Amino acid sequence: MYTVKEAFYTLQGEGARAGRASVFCRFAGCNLWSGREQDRDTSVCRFCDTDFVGTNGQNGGKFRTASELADFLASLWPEHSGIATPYVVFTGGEPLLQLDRELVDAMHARGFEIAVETNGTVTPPAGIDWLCVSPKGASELVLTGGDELKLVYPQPEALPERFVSLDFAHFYLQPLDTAALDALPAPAAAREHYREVLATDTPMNQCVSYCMANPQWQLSLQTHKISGID
Ligand SMILES: C[S@@+](CC[C@H](N)C(=O)[O-])C[C@H]1O[C@@H](n2cnc3c(N)ncnc32)[C@H](O)[C@@H]1O
Ligand SMILES: Nc1nc2[nH]cc(C(=O)O)c2c(=O)[nH]1
Ligand code: SF4
Ligand SMILES: [Mg+2]
Repeated sequence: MYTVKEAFYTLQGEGARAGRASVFCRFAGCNLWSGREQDRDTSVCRFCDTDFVGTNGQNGGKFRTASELADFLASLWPEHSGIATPYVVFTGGEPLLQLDRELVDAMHARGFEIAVETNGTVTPPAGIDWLCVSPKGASELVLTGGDELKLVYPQPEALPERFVSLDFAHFYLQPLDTAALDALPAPAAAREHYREVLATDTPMNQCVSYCMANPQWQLSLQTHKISGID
């Protein structure tokens, strides 16, 4: 059984594959935050920009089998798409709490390349084609290699230096979007948590400065927010 918050066709907004047409499958649930606002303050991951609770999003629901979910996701890819390889991005919530070998095989059998957006704390099944790891706060990474490491910046307990020697092909800094934190009512300890690292400059300016001073890192913008596509 797979619990899906939402599934939709869009463009990948972030990282090295930004701009690529993609079917997004957002699984419900995460191991670093319950998704309840009253738990933000005490969670390992406090800045999440996503509602991943329940199944009430677009095309959300419970899917009994891998082939049932794979059939549905494949149906979201446009029919006359020429030679482009179909692409699915599993995200969440934390997708590796649910993505298993059966679903990987079922998507491959339908001709899809498979990408995953993960917080890096859960071991993935074999066969993933593009692995994006985005470390969170003080959490311990079990995934120390992959295609891209995409660090939300700045985070007080997750400095870039901690990750720069890991086995990734690309290293990205993505500006911390504080909208979810800004919306919290006072006193908002979750917002207070970032006070010091946000005191000097905006996340965008801090990312730009860091990438210019440390050219191993590149800037990742959340282009779906800029375009308003989703
Ligand atoms: C919602 S998460 C879901 C996947 C997985 N749980 C993870 O954290 O990577 C998807 C992507 O959004 C990023 N993200 C979440 N909240 C953000 C924020 N407030 N600002 C910038 N990026 C954010 C995450 O770091 C991750 O790369
Ligand atoms: N367009 C778009 N691109 C994305 N890349 C990563 C996302 C995510 O929430 O995992 C995301 C998302 O939510 N929308
Ligand atoms: S780990 Fe990912 S899904 Fe979970 S709370 Fe953090 S950003 Fe959101
Ligand atoms: Mg998102």
